[in-house]
Amino acid sequence: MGLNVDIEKRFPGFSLKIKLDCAPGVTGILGASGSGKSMLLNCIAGLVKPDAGTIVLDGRMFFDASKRIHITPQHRKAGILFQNYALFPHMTIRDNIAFALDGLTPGEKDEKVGALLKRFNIADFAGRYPAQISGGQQQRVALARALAVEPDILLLDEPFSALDQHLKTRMMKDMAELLKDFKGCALFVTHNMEEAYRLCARLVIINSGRVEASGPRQEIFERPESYETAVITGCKNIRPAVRVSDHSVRVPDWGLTLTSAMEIGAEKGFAGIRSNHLRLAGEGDADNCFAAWIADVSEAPFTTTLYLKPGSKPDGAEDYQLQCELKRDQLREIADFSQPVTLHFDPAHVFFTEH
Ligand SMILES: Nc1ncnc2c1ncn2[C@@H]1O[C@H](COP(=O)(O)OP(=O)(O)OP(=O)(O)O)[C@@H](O)[C@H]1O
Repeated sequence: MGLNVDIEKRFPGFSLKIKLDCAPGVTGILGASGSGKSMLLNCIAGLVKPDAGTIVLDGRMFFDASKRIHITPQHRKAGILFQNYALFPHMTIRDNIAFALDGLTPGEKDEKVGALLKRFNIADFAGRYPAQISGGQQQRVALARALAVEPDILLLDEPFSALDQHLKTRMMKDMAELLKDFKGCALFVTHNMEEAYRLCARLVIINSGRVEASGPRQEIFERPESYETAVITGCKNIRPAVRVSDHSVRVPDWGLTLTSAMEIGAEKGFAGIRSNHLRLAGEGDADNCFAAWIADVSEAPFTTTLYLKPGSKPDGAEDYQLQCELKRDQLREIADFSQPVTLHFDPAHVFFTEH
C-alpha cells in the first residue's frame, strides 16, 4: 500500500528524476523554489506526463511509460489543492464543488454537495461566484472540492501561502484534523518549516529535481545528512568543518572546535547547529562555550534573533557568522547583558554532514 513513484521528466534547462516511496499518512515535500515540487505533484495528479518510469498508488498503475499507460486525472481520484485554489470563476461555489462528481444521480449529487458545504461552513455562499468570497472562504471551497471525489490521494501544493496569519493558523488546525481522518497518502508541499513539522510525519527533500533526503521529520531536522538538507530545512548556522576526533570538529570560519554527541565519520564536511538550539550559556554549561559579539538584533513578535560574530568585535551589522534565536522571555533575562556574550553549542544539537 502507498505511493511508488519512479519517473523522469525532461525540459530544456531542467530535469526531474524522482524515486519515491510513500506510506499512507502525510509526507511533506520541501525544496528550494524551482526544485521541482509542483512538477512532481502535477505528474502524480496526471496533469503532466513524465517521459519515463512508473507511478503506482496502492497497487493501481497510474502511469507506466513502457506500457503506454497514462490514466487521466479524473480517473486517478486525486484530491488536488493548489496555492491559487484554481476555482472556476464562471461557476458558483455549489457548481465548483459538484463539478468533479461523476456517476451520481442529481439527488445524490445535491446531498453530497450539501454535506460538504455544511462541513466546511460555506453553505451561506453556495450561490455566489469565487470572486464574491474571501481568500479564506475560497480555500475552504477548494478543499471541499478536493474531498468531493473521496480521493485516494491528497496533493496539497502550498495551500496556505496566500492566507493571512490568522486564517493560516485556523486552516492549519482544520487541515490537521482532516488529515488525521484521511487514510490514504497525502503529499504536502510547503516552504514553511512550522507547517511541515506540525502536519507531516515524514519529509522528502527535493533538490534540483532529485530526492536529496527522505525520512521521519525528526530525523531530517535533527540529523540532516547533507548540507542541502540542512539549509532547505531552515538551518542558518552551517559551515565547512574538519574532523578532529570521533566527537569533535574544527570549524575554521567560526574559529571554533565543537564537541558533538553524534559520531563524526568523515574527514571533511559541514558542521551545523540550528539557530533555536544555539543558546546563551547558563550556569552548568561547561563544554562548547565561546565568546561572541552581537552585530545586530532582529525582533519578531515572540522571538528575537541575535546576529553574532564569534571571537572578535564585528565591523558592522552585516559582519556576523551565527544566528541565535531566543524566545522573548529569554531575552528579558539578558536585557542587561554585557558583551561579549557567551554562546553554548549544546553537543546534543551540533550535527555534522558529509560532503
Ligand atoms: N512547462 C515547462 N517548461 C519548461 N520548464 C518548466 C515548465 N514547467 C516548469 N518548468 C521548470 O521546472 C522547474 C521546477 O518547477 P516547479 O514549479 O516544479 O518548482 P517548485 O519546486 O514547485 O517551485 P516553487 O517552490 O517556486 O513553487 C523550474 O525550474 C521551472 O522553471
